[in-house]
Amino acid sequence: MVVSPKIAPSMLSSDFANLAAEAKRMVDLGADWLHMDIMVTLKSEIFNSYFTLYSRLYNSLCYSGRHFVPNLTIGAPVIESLRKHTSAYLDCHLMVTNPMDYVEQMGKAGASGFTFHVEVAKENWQELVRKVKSAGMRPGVALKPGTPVEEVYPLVEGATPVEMVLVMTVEPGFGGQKFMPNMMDKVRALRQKYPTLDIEVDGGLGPSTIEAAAEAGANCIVAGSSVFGAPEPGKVISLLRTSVEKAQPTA
Ligand SMILES: O=C(CO)[C@H](O)[C@H](O)COP(=O)(O)O
Ligand SMILES: [Fe+2]
Repeated sequence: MVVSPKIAPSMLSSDFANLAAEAKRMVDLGADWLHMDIMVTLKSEIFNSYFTLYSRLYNSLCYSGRHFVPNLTIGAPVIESLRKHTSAYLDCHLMVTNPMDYVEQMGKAGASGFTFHVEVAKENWQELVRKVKSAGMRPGVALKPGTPVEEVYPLVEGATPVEMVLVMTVEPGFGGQKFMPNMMDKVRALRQKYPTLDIEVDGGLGPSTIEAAAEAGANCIVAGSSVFGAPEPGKVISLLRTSVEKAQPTA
C-alpha cells in the first residue's frame, strides 16, 4: 500500500463524561487514531489576546460576531487529561479562528496531530507549520466545503509542508450531518497530485459513504455517529478499514 488506512473515530460522538473509557474502547475495537474536535468561541479567543479592545472591534467589523463554528467542545485541558490514560494518536482538528494561539498548549497537552483550517491561516501558515512541528506535533491543514482545493496546494508543496490534508465533507461544527459526495472531486484531485499524502475525510462517513471516499483516494477516515451509534462499533471500524484497503493502489 502506498498510504495506510487510519480509522479515526470522532470522540465528539462519545460519552464525554467517560472519555478515557470511550477512548480505550475505540482503541480495543481497532481504531488507529482518535479524532478530537477542538471548537472554541471567538469570545474566549478575544480574551487570549493582549489587544482585547482592538480584537473586539476588529472581530465585530470583520466577523460580525460569528465564531469559526457555532459550537463549543473541548480544549487542551481535556487533551492533557486524556493523554494520561492513552498512548493513542490524538488527531486534533482545530476549528478556531486563531490556531497559532493554541499550538503551545496543545503540544504540551500531548496532541499528536494539529490540523488547522486554511481559511484562517492564509497569511501565517508557514510560521504556524514550523511551530506545530517544533511543538512535537504533526501538522495538517483542513478545508471547509466552500473552499477550493487549490488553496491547500502551497501548504503541501512548501519548504516545511503539512503532512495531511483534511477535506471537510460537512460544514464544520457538529457531528451527525449528511456526507457531501461532491467533495470527492477535491479528494480525487489531491490523490492524483500527491500519491503518498495522508488525505483525511471528516463528516458523515460510515458504511454507506465509505466507498465513495475510499475510491476517491482518502485513507484517513473520521467517523463519529456511524461508529458510536452502531450496535457493533468494531464491525464499522473494520468495514471502513477494508474499504480503504481495497481501494488503495499497491506500491
Ligand atoms: O469535525 C467534525 C464536525 O465539525 C466532526 O469530526 C465530524 O462531524 C464527525 O462526526 P460525524 O462522523 O458524526 O459526521
Ligand atoms: Fe473533525
